[in-house]
Amino acid sequence: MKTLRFVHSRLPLFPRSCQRPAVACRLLPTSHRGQPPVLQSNRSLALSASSLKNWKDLGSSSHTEEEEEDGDLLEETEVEELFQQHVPAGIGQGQHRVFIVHPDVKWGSRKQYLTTAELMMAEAEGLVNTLDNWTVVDKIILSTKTPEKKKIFGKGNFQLLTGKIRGTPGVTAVFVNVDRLSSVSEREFEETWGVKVFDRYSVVLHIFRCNARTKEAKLQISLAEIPLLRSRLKNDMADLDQQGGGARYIGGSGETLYEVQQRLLKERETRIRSALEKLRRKRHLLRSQRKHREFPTVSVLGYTNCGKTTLIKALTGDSGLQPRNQLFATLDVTVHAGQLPSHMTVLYVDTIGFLSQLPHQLIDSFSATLEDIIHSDLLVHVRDVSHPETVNQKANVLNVLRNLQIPHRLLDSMIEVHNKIDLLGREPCAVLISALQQRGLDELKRAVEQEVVKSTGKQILDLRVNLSSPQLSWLYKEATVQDVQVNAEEGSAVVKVIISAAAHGRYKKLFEKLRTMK
Ligand SMILES: Nc1nc2c(ncn2[C@@H]2O[C@H](COP(=O)(O)OP(=O)(O)OP(=O)(O)O)[C@@H](O)[C@H]2O)c(=O)[nH]1
Ligand SMILES: [Mg+2]
Repeated sequence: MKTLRFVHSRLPLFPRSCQRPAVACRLLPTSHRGQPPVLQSNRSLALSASSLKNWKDLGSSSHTEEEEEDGDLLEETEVEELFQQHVPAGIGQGQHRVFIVHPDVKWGSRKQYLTTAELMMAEAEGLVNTLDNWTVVDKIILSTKTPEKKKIFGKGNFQLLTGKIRGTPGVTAVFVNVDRLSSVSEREFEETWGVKVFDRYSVVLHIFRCNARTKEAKLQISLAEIPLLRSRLKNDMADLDQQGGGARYIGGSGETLYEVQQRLLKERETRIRSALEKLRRKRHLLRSQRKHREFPTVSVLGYTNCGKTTLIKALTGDSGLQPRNQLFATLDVTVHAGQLPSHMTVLYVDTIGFLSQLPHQLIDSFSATLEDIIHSDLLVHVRDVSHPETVNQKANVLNVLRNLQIPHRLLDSMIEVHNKIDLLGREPCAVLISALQQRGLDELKRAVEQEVVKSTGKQILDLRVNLSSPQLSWLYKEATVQDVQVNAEEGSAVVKVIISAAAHGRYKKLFEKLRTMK
């Protein structure tokens, strides 16, 4: 499984290939330009307010500072403008009938050792099905030895794939399940297959876009979309070049159309970054006030859909929380007050879920959100232990945490929670021991015994035996006698035995009059 690399968002976000100067392009898609901005309810404020409300409920002091601060810092309309302008073309429009291709790398550095192609395909299907009006029409796992090449597959497999896609009626898009396609590959595929082509990055971003409610999430998504816009710009430029219109200068400005578009994108990026920086400052303020009020903060994190929101709802009774069976249902960091058994109040922080194989740009864009994790007093790592990929998901989460440079004290004290045990049909068993120091071994032996008894279909019974009969010696021979409590006056004993169902049947037949005591 590929490690998610976390880079601080101030570092360069884009791969070098996207930064090469080029010549010209048509204007960027502006499907929403000119429309009045959609004013959605400001859940960012509402959420801050919900946490503030909790503080108020707890008798804390006024919260006007945050509200004023927020109002001064960033207008809703400014965020909406950034969010609604320049949506990457193609993906956001209506419904899609998707053909999924998973390139299965057989060996080399890109081979996935921790997972299987089938499970990766299942996750890709999950991503598509998360989206309203998107359906999977067909899917294929195809092996490749050359994932780095423009066409990803060898000649034979590429032809086979093209035949399949063209032969499937109604396909409107192909989802190539790699983290990021180069703009050259994207262009090649779109030309060959005649439909839109998406990679994991663009699909996940689209899910984010559909779920975003708060200013911060919208800005982070707008920032993460910039590499997509740059790729599209490159492809559009290549189209224009073919028509011979590439390198023309715009009316004496000394800039080609492409350079103008590049500059506009750069300016847009700067605006988004500075808006995010304002929100980051506000977040910092909220954090310091939390500290000031001395409510410990517990960040609840884990793979997407593992049940973080459900858990916080259960711990706090906050009916405002809405868990959904959807990947990336939570995109906004929210804070919810809960009480511990000693009546101590803690603030649970609901966080955005993790996913394997996300390009680092996406994580970068959400770095401000993830900063909350670093500043908490305790981490709770929720795992969906009913998921077939639960072990890989854990490895993935731990990788991200490592790269986030979380303080050791937080990683050491992190509580791992196994969720969805109701779907397992059994209780999960975890025993803490030190084999070297011989700690916890009695508990381990008890757990082993309990499970062995269960798995071999044996029972632990208390049987009353008559000491003048051969019952006791029979039990010593046919079962495991654990304990014998003798009643000398009655000439009897209560014998604790581990006995198989068959042996118990024979015992009852032989010594009919015996009473079984449990
Ligand atoms: N059977 C079962 N389902 C659960 C449990 N906990 C959560 N779920 C379900 O799992 C789905 C995802 O739950 P959420 O709480 O939204 O998960 P999340 O980790 O917050 O997900 P994201 O915000 O999308 O990353 C929902 O359909 C929940 O009802 C559980 O203990 N058992
Ligand atoms: Mg959630």
